[in-house]
Amino acid sequence: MTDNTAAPTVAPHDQAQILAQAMPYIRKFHGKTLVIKYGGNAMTDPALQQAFAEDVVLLKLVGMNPVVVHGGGPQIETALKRLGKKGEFIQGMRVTDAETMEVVEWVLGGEVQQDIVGMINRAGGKAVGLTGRDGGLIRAKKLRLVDSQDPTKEHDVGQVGEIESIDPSILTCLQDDAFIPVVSPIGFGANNESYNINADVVAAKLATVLQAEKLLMLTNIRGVLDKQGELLTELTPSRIDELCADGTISGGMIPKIAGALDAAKSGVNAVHIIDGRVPHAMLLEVLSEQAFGTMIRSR
Ligand SMILES: Nc1ncnc2c1ncn2[C@@H]1O[C@H](COP(=O)(O)OP(=O)(O)O)[C@@H](O)[C@H]1O
Ligand SMILES: CC(=O)N[C@@H](CCC(=O)OP(=O)(O)O)C(=O)O
Repeated sequence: MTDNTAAPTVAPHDQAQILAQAMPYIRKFHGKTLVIKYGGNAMTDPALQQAFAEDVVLLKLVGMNPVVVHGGGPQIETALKRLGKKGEFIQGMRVTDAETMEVVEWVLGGEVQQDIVGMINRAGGKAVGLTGRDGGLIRAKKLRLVDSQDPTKEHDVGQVGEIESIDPSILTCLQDDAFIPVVSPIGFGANNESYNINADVVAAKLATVLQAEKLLMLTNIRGVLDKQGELLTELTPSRIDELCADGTISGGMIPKIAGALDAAKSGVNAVHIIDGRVPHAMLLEVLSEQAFGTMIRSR
């Protein structure tokens, strides 16, 4: 008969110490909300996906309230390609015509979300997938995207949404009943129209409204890098302004850093951009003193 029990990779004494070291963090964050942004680029490897799902379940089991907000940029891109379309981005926002909006809703609200829900459930959690429509969660309007260099100029990015308001009651109900909400970044407007919202923006706003203890943004890079490619472990608002102005921060990092900064300034205690390619990075970030990626400071 084969023994399915995985052999420990560390000595029992070291293992016991590691577990004991997690206790103060479990106590500190018990009952606290953690908003986790799971970026489309971080969810491409099945082994990493499984490690992510296990981390979410473990955090829930030790008494924290994880809320997952997922992206899916690369997955939308693949679906568009099949239709012969190529995505266009302005300042990190996908230009969203009516056909693209249909694809976004289909990919985010369908395939991507169901994969994450399935993984968490297989890992022993009770995940529930929601879009911003469910329970009236995310009310949005058309985004007016001001040019980053010339504030008198605006870009028309189609059905990209700006969040007007969030009604978190559906999330609190789910949390109270031990479910783990998995939110896709789609909002609804005054005439019931759909909006494509950048997932970083949604995660940051939810973290603020829920007054989360932490906002963790898992992406496909070590954190924010400087011009030389060195990791910046901490960023202040003035340094962020400089890095945006000189083009060091560009593309998808623009909405991420803007959302992270908004959340930090609005009372979310700890905001981190971390490398989702490192197995269990999230667990180490929450339950150990190891610092990962870039921490965003409010001042
Ligand atoms: N200064 C920077 N430091 C790190 N990444 C940056 C920077 N400027 C732009 N980026 C880009 O931002 C990307 C992360 O944003 P994005 O692709 O939207 O990820 P996600 O899907 O996780 O939201 C990185 O892979 C990198 O290409
Ligand atoms: C307006 C806008 O850009 N929306 C994003 C929504 C998905 C997302 O944010 O995915 P990632 O987190 O993987 O980048 C998009 O259409 O790609």
